[in-house]
Amino acid sequence: MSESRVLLVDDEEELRHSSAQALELAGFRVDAFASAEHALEFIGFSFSGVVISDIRMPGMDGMTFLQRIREIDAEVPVILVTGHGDVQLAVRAMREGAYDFVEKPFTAQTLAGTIRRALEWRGLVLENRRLRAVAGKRDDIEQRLPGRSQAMVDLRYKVRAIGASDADTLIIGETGVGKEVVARALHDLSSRANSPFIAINCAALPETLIESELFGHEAGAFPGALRPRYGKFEHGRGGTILLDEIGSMPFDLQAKFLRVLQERVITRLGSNEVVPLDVRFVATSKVDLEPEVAAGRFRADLLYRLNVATLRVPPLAQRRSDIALLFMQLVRESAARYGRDDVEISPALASEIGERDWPGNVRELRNAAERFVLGLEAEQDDATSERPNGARLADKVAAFEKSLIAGALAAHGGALKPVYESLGISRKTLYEKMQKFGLDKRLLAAEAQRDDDA
Ligand SMILES: Nc1ncnc2c1ncn2[C@@H]1O[C@H](COP(=O)(O)OP(=O)(O)OP(=O)(O)O)[C@@H](O)[C@H]1O
Repeated sequence: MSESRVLLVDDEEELRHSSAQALELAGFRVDAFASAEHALEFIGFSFSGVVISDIRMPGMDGMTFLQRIREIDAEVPVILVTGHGDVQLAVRAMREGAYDFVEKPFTAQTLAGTIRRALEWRGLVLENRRLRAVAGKRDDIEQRLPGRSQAMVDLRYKVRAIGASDADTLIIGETGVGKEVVARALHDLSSRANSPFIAINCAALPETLIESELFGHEAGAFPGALRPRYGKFEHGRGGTILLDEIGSMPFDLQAKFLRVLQERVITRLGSNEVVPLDVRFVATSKVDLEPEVAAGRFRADLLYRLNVATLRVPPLAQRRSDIALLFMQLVRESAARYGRDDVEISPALASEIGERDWPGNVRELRNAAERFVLGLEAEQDDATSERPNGARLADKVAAFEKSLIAGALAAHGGALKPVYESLGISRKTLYEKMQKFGLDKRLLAAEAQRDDDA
């Protein structure tokens, strides 16, 4: 049973048949079981489907079934079917790790939508596990640069192709997208993999020292140069030199660097000797360099020379579909680092993470993953709460939301349907909010009744 299947458990024969039929019509492959015990045999670590089970059943009930499944694999999506208005049980099910619940009577449409989301989530989980399994291979580019978006598929293809060549390469991408990760991958895929990889941050080198840092010097080349010294370029012999933030290289130095690129020789400061240099250069930039050329800050000839092989690393904003997967991977890495094996990511958190903006890209996402593993980031945290003033706004919005929902619940005597319909939210959202705000519909209805009586 490796395909995406719906495993349906219900002791009531008629309901089981009609649900199975409706779901098959909706395009799912359905296996229906009269008992949880029987269904359990089909659930394993690579089960790629979703489980739907009635909560109240003779023999093993839905809650126990849920627990058993979670003992086998805590990331199998389980959708529980609750009786009409059975809020407490539904809330408990969610708390104990159910993926979602549907309330009787439900339409096939509602159920199908929930199933589709659950299947997608399970797909992500299995994909993430598969990626981890391929880790350790030499060509682990999928692990280093994960993502199913077309942009990442293209990038990995180019990294492999350019990596195997010996071409100097320019990598463009916003801050924190993983330009250095790409540069290292290029190095590791090349015939230079066993030689040095030297990273030089052009923006961090003091202008007065930059030449001697890169090219080295002879004794007496300048005051204070007591001994001859190899520069970073020579340290990288046979390997790859990463020039981070090439756009920050002082203009005068750019001409000298162009000569190195073209002629593959260097001259140490204070020397006339020309030394051959066998290295591959990889440069990065956060911004396109054409405008820098137009502004007179970057040499056009250097750009043409560097532009031979260019890789663009897409920002997260252009590959939103990858964010949840990447976050899961980063959480796992971080959990392993901190020796935590109890960290779990809920589907709700994964989708919320995918919707947030990440201007700091993977670096920011990685920090969030660390905070999450260390318990510093609560699941329900509003994205805005990290910004100044945002927290107050979020609090106010939440308080307003709570009062609206409480008011509507009281007004409708505790009936939920008119509440979520009048508020224009889904039933599930209403339950989540009620749980979040600690709202009990019966208490609210009773309170309203008391007010009316008074
Ligand atoms: N695909 C990825 N998988 C895991 N971690 C990643 C990935 N891409 C980047 N990172 C991590 O994100 C952080 C930033 O990556 P990196 O330094 O390569 O970005 P950059 O584009 O060079 O950033 P900057 O322009 O600010 O120097 C690092 O901690 C890196 O390990």
